[in-house]
Amino acid sequence: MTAGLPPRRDRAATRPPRKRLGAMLVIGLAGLGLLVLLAVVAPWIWGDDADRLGPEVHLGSSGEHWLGTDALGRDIFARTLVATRPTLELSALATLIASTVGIALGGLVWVGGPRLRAVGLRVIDVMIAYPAVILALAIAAILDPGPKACVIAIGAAGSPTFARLTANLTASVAGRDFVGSARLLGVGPLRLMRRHILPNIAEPLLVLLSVSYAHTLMALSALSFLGLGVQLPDYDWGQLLAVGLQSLYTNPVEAVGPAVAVVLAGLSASFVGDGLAAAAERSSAPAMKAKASGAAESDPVSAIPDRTAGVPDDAVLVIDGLRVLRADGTALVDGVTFHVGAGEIVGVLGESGSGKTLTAMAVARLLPGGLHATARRAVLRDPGADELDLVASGSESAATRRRLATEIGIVHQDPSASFNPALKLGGQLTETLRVHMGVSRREAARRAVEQLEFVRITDPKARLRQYPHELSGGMRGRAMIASALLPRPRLVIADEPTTALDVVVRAEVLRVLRAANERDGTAMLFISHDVGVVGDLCDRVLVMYAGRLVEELTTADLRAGRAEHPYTLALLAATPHLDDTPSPEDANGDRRLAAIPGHPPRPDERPPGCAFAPRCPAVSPICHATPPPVHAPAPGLSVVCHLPGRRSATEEKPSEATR
Ligand SMILES: Nc1ncnc2c1ncn2[C@@H]1O[C@H](COP(=O)(O)OP(=O)(O)OP(=O)(O)O)[C@@H](O)[C@H]1O
Repeated sequence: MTAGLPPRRDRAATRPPRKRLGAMLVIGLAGLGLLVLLAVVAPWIWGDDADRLGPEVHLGSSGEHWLGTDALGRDIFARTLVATRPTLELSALATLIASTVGIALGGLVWVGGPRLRAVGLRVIDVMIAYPAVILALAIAAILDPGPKACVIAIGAAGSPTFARLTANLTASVAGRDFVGSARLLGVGPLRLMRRHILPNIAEPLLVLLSVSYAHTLMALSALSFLGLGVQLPDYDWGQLLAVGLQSLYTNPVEAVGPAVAVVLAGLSASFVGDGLAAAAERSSAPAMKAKASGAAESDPVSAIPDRTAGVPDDAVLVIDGLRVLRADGTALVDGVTFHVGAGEIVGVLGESGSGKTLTAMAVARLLPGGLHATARRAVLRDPGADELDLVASGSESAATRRRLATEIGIVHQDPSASFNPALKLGGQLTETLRVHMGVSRREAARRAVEQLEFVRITDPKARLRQYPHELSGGMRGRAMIASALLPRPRLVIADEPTTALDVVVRAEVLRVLRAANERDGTAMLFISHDVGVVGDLCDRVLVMYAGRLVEELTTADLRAGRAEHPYTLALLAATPHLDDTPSPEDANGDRRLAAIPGHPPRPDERPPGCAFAPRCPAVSPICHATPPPVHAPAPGLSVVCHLPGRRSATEEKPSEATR
């Protein structure tokens, strides 16, 4: 049994070069193939020789008996060959038990929710820490000696290794965009595991399977050797070895056959494992390229002023006092209030780490584990149905999952990570329609083709039969938008969908989003750190800093530089424009962009006053001492600042807001 694969870096340091690994894989496969062939044919060819008693007992090696005879004059070479079948069969069975139990356990820990995860991972850790052979010995000793007990014992003792690896691998896949999308689509935990996670973690599990087979074979032979496994008159290699070792000093050749067989079979399986690991590592490089609790603190939402009065009746999304909290109570998003009207595109701007993504993920109920959201009010409105509560505690009902899946569409930053690489595009695009809207497979495919045409993907019928990696980057981006739009959602959340794209593809993605907004009147929340893109696409802009909303303004005001918060002004000053005239004092003839000095504070180190104060060019003493007030002349327009509109510390504070 194995204590698991060593960490990747250590393996790389100790592993032979690639060419040798390729040769090892071939040798290992050839060895295992030969053993399987032997297991099939040996009982027919050598079965009689293996059981035939003879007068010449404990014979040494001879032309007639290559590996001598045992105490009853039976040919040990024939017995070793015949023992191949039970040995391989029992090892396969024990490996099957270990892998099935382990993978199920490791997967359940991840799909079963945070509490089960915390307990499950601890249990797996404890089981791993206990030496597997000792565990197998204990189980085998408790059960009646025999092959059945051995297989169960070794299977059970090997399962924690599979569970740990599955849990670790699932953790790395569970955060990928396509899993988040599947969760939003309401895919249940078991289906999530089977369809979206297991196909993407199969390679390392396969490697572990072959390594584990080698260890299982050794462990089974060891238990038979100790008299706990296969019982006479049946025999496997371990049994033969135990009998052979009794004559070690008088006729040592008796032990050679089974000993060599155990070692050769173990080596072959290990070679296969190492070869597969090397192949997996080689193929994982392009695949990666192609990719994607309760709070300790009391909830101060009630302390945040209510600003939803006057929000238009047709607002699709209404968020009031949204907070996203870590388990230790630190607010990563702190009291964010905004709304998105029907047919409106609202941009969310801010530096990296300002809380844009967490705000969006909280709206979609897709926060990563360990975080949770609270709000005075966070609802998706639908004139024909009840408001959908987006921060309701407790488990989601099937109806809630269906509404989340069909009423919110998500466009992620990385199109490669948004699709499951192991599934064809057609199944992924039509999943929501079929699972949640009861649309037939044929009709769902027709709508998918229509939507792909809408986003200008050529030959849409053929695309449905392709895998995501067969599409170009730009096409994947548009296919992702098509996927988000297919159920005709009321709200689309686009999380930096243009960040990784070149200008041509970016323009195409923006055009498609705008077209969808105009065609369906879909409300959109568009997250970006690019002032230019937000200015081009959006109607209104939310500016976030250090997890808080600092300004809401119209795009027209943003484009005209009529922002009032010094942070928004600083973002504008740091944004290049194509029509900028070079500054005469700049030797290179380039316009100097005003970098914002310093860094945003960490969420757990926000100052008591304004979080932007340490970097603000217009700062005054009150900014450090007192939280800034909200100036909100109308719903959808606000600035959170002591001195709105002031551009530098020496400038006079305007007598009234410019709006
Ligand atoms: N799963 C998490 N657990 C703990 N902290 C997190 C988690 N995800 C994000 N954070 C923290 O929350 C803050 C806001 O992160 P968020 O990803 O929302 O920022 P962002 O504005 O979207 O940044 P970017 O533009 O880089 O994506 C950051 O300080 C970040 O480190």
